[in-house]
Amino acid sequence: MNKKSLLVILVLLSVTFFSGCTSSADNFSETAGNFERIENSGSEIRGNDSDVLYQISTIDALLQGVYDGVLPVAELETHGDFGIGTFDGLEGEMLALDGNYYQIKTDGIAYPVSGETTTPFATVTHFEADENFRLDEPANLTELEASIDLKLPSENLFYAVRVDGNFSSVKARSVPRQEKPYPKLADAVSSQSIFEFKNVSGTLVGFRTPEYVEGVNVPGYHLHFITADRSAGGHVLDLELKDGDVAFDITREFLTLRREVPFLDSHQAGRWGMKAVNFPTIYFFKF
Ligand SMILES: CC(=O)[C@@H](C)O
Repeated sequence: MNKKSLLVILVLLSVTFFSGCTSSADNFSETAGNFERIENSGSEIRGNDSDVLYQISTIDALLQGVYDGVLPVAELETHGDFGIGTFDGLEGEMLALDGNYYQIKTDGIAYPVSGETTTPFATVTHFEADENFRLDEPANLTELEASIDLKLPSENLFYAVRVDGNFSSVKARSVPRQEKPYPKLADAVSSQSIFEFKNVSGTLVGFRTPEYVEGVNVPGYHLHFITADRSAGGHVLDLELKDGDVAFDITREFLTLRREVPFLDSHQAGRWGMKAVNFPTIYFFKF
């Protein structure tokens, strides 16, 4: 075979090889399905805004005692009519339902929240039920969560969960405002107030987040409660459901809003070696 025909064959082989690579690369983007890594989500949100779970800060920051409010409720409520969290200084439990935001303080009373009140940690969304179902059998908290799990399409998604029901009992808590230097959450709850609601109707509001977000949010269920007359409630510790209506909203996009979260004051920052940090706008992949 002469050199010229060998060169022609090599060129043909290389063209075939590289075109094969290109098509496989194209295939990858196609086969990746909905996996779409967003380099920089910025402020615009792709897709349906109501399917986004917005979060301020992280649960680990809260556990470490990062309680200074960084976002006013007036801005937070533009991102959701449903959700949970807390307020500046860890003062009380936040519950947002049907567009109304409440602060449940250590007296157990659900107070309306003014827009300039700030939050150090909150998770909200515009709730649109993707599935509704009825529970007519009594269930404790573990059994209720297991019943909901059975209905979920995947353990890897984020869900907003709402349960309107009648309860034999609900055990809930609220934590008082903390003073600087802030204690860790595990220590702060030693001053919590616990409420025992008996034979009460009301609504559970919260989220189920995947195991893999441990540190960012609470893996599994995190629920708050408010009575049907919207007068009282708290962070759910335990419950006995008589019967109720469950709804969950699959939030296919998860976004932590960029905020400089001042990690404590210089004294505590020095003690724990933490500095003011920017939480990135983490835009998890779309499902
Ligand atoms: C954010 C929460 O639910 C804690 C403070 O009870």
